[in-house]
Amino acid sequence: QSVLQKKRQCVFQVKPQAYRYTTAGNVSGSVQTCENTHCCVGYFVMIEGQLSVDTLACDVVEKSCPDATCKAKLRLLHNNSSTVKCVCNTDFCNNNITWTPESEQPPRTYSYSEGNSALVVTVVVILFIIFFVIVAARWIIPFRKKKENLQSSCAEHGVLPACSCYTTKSSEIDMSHIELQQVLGQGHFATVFQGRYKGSAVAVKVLPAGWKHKFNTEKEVYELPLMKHAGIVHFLGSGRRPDDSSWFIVLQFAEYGSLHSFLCKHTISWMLSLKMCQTLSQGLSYLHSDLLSSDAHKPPVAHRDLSSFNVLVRADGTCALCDFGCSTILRSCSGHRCWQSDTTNMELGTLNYMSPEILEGSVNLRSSCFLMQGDVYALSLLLWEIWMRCSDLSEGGIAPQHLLPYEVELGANPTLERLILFVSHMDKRPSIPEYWELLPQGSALKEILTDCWDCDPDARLRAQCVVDRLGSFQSSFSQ
Ligand SMILES: Nc1ncnc2c1ncn2[C@@H]1O[C@H](COP(=O)(O)OP(=O)(O)OP(=O)(O)O)[C@@H](O)[C@H]1O
Repeated sequence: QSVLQKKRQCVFQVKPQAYRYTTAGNVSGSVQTCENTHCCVGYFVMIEGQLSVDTLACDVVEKSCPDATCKAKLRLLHNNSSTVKCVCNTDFCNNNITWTPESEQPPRTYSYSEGNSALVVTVVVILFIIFFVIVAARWIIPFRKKKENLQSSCAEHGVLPACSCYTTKSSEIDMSHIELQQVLGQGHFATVFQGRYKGSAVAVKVLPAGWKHKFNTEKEVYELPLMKHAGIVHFLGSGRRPDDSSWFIVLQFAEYGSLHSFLCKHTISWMLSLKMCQTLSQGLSYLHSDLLSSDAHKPPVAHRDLSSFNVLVRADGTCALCDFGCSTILRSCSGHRCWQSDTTNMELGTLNYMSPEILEGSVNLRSSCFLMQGDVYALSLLLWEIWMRCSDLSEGGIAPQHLLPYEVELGANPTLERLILFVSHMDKRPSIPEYWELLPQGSALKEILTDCWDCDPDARLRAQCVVDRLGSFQSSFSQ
């Protein structure tokens, strides 16, 4: 019993902003005595093949940590760097990690003092790069300005030269060319009608005259160059109704409507669930991507309101993202506009899908990384929703009725306070069926979910990494 009562001690080394870990136990120098857990955790970053310490601490809440030593796993992050994480259950075990970079290589052991020297080297390299950029900005950009007018307008806004100012031409549609039929959906801001345009079925999203900024935000995202992608609903054009001055956006019609209404009505097979999850993740990965072709630039976009109401399902079972009214265009040519005009959007988004750090308001919502990591958290809840309606993943082949994430635990409309307590302070997530342990794909599905809804935003997968993992399921677990 005395062993059980003894509190775990872990090596403590965190960055100032990693406030979450400072609250995990009493700190004395480089030792932390854990309050709520018997697990030590270590995060390391991989820079040019070398591991460097990011965080060493007690874990924030009690989780599973069956290993006595810190056996690390590699995860890819948003900025194409990688992080290595390990958890373990003996005193100071996060001091030394065991990590096998590639399966054929013998395990290597790093001590955190080794990591410190790598950190010093990294800091020196970064300082050198900053120095070089300052010199370049002073001497090279003014010289280029005289020669290239187009690029100079980007440089004036402090945007990297890779940014292009080209946008696609606005596609104005005359309302008299559209035949409106029945109402498809009613969101917080808009009424969406089914209609006909040029002989095809379309969806027409109508926003009242007063919602011009919402209309503009959404239209700007749809009109970005290179935005045509199967994972994003196809935009046909927009306009203003002459009679009541309301704004409208014309979109490809998605036969099954929102993912939410689809999952309420249908259970699905494993292969269909995989198709839906893959197309959904591909759409998000594309939205987050920064693409540059010879004459066009698509900057990354954070959706910021991903939910099963804002994903559409087509007749062939593919998913497409819609509703970009809360989105943020990151690093565009007119980048200052994207960041500053956006404060009205800060409080929006469907509560159930908000990541712990966004619920708590503890992150800078102007940081592109945090916004995309918030999207990945919401993606994990969507994958969970889809898999919960998959009969092949349900005991006895009978999937439970469709519920929103946290609906079982907190009811249909949880308050912000209850969500913060449950998701952030208690670090709880939607429950994963025990039955999955008996399925060949069960542990891989669980791993994707836990890697995307990690309480540490930096530890979450990139959307492209989710696409890659799901792609590998196609061959490994096809039925
Ligand atoms: N292209 C489409 N095809 C079929 N149904 C659609 C389409 N676009 C929207 N809908 C339906 O209309 C609903 C509302 O659309 P949307 O989310 O764009 O409106 P909103 O007012 O911005 O909603 P929110 O309350 O999420 O902000 C969707 O959940 C869906 O049911």
